[in-house]
Amino acid sequence: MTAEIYIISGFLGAGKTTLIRKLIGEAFQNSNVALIENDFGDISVDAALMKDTNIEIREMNSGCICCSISGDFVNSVRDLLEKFCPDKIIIEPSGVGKLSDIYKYCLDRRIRELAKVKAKISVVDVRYCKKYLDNFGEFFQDQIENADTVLLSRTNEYPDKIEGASELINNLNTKAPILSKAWNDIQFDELMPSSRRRPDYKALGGCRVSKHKHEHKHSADEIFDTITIRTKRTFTYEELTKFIEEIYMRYGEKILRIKGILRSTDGNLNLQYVPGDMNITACSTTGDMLCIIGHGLNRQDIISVFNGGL
Ligand SMILES: Nc1nc2c(ncn2[C@@H]2O[C@H](COP(=O)(O)OP(=O)(O)OP(=O)(O)O)[C@@H](O)[C@H]2O)c(=O)[nH]1
Repeated sequence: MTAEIYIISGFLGAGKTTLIRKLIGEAFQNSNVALIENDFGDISVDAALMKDTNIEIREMNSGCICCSISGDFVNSVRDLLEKFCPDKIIIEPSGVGKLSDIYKYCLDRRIRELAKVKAKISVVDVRYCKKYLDNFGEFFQDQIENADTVLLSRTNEYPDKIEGASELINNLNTKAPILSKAWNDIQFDELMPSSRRRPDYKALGGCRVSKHKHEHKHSADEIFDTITIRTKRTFTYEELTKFIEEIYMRYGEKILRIKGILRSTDGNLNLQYVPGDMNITACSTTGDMLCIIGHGLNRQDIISVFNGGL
């Protein structure tokens, strides 16, 4: 049986993992699901956090699928298909991955023999659509142009941003439905490509190939910095908050994403930061990892704030 591949794309912190959890817990509840996590950095915080779902997970770190590890990616998917025989494979590319590239690798014969891309979904945070398009267009634009469906996040909190974001997205992709309603109200079928709305879709065997450039102008690691910290120290909530506040003071919105699992005296803490939002919650996964992604970051400075400032 041919396995279905679902690519869940979107910029850093847009809500990809949140959507994947929803799919695993709801629509895919009775399926044999495997997940490929590709974090941009040396560690996969997402893969560690997703272990509580008990599905088969493969991590692909140290770069993004589309830049440095494409061969590994094809081998890894093939291996997963042969050994685990999943009904569904969910791929979460790094937030700075290009959807067109990941899709292209999924068309490799070794994958195509056993699996077919069913949907390419891009999640877009309504708050930052314009900003990320202006500043990181090469990556962000590709994720929108190549999506079958665009799912907006944070629409409940920022309803006034929906119209502007939808207009920008529609300028880039006139075919993908743009979903802006609360995620709890979205039916699985709405996320799937609609052949009726895509005349070119069927003609290409169910998959729309982007006609534009596949060559890289820039690789993600030329544009984005990633800093990985491993530590077995224990922290308090206040210490982690202080760290975030301090590096925000120094780097502002040059910090695009922080995520990690760290030990505290009461258990483990899951730290999630996207510009404008910080969440520190208790979690069951034991961790000792923190990943900071941005641009124009000074690695030594950030590490010294982390070590010295706490
Ligand atoms: N309030 C709110 N928070 C959200 C929403 N979507 C995601 N989040 C939170 O934003 C943070 C990042 O969400 P993720 O789902 O991890 O985002 P991601 O796209 O997987 O992030 P990366 O893998 O780092 O690129 C988490 O703390 C989520 O709980 C939303 O619609 N509303």
